[in-house]
Amino acid sequence: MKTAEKDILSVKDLHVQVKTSEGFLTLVHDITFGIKKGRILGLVGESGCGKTVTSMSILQLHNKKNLDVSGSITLQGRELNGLENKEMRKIRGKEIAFIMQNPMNAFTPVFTIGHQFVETIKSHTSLNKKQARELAMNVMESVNLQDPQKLFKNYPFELSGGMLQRVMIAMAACLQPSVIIADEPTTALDLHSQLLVLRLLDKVRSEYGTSILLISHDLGVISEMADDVIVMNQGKIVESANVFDLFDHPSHEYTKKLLRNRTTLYTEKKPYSYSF
Ligand SMILES: Nc1ncnc2c1ncn2[C@@H]1O[C@H](COP(=O)(O)OP(=O)(O)OP(=O)(O)O)[C@@H](O)[C@H]1O
Repeated sequence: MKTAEKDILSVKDLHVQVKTSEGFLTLVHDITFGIKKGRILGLVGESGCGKTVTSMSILQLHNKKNLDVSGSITLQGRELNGLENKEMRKIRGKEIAFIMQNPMNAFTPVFTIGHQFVETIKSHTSLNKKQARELAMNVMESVNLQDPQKLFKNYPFELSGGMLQRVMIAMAACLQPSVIIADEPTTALDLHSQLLVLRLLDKVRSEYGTSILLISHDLGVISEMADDVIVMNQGKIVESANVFDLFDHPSHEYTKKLLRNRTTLYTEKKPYSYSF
């Protein structure tokens, strides 16, 4: 008998509250979802619905002074909620990578891309400098980043936002994380760079079997990339479905409204397709 495949990342009954002078205010509640190996789960919803609060809670990067996170967040069966900072630091980057909206924030301006690749790899593995450099080159080649030798010598300010985002994803891929959380990874980019970044994320997923939580307010990105989708509104999941069902037969009124209001995805002739 075939056993059901387990979720790599599982979130159960996630509840996040902020302390205010008048008591606790709930930011997200009853969030439950799972991602299987090599799948992309799209998390979609309008600004302020709780997407970033959810991802920061998974990464345990929420402000612990004023936010209370309850519920269970497991990565390959290991509970992350409440784990000590020291332990979480080992997991972030190595086992869960985080790709943010503005890649410039992820780089130190005074060091070359090569230096930052090598240091990131060395800090999470026992590889020496030469081996780390070799790994970085191999990964950059395998994900089709052109001219890695030249990229290695560049400083972050010498690269476009789109190229930096692709370098960031390649750097994350070097450590073969089981999960990548990509929070609006293409929002700040022009259309051409968006396509290259999305193609790269897809390549990393297929090459390494990485599971991806893709957070976006852009339904075009979600429809092209995700296998499954959860829709959030006012801190709650209102709909959760396979991507085809969600787009063809949305069941919740809020999802229908989002689909009706999407503006950026359609050319005059036909829906925009990213065609990988
Ligand atoms: N540390 C905090 N203290 C108080 N309120 C917060 C805190 N962090 C987030 N919020 C509130 O929680 C709600 C959800 O915010 P969140 O940043 O998760 O939304 P989002 O869906 O990611 O929006 P966007 O797409 O604009 O980034 C918002 O109303 C926000 O103001």
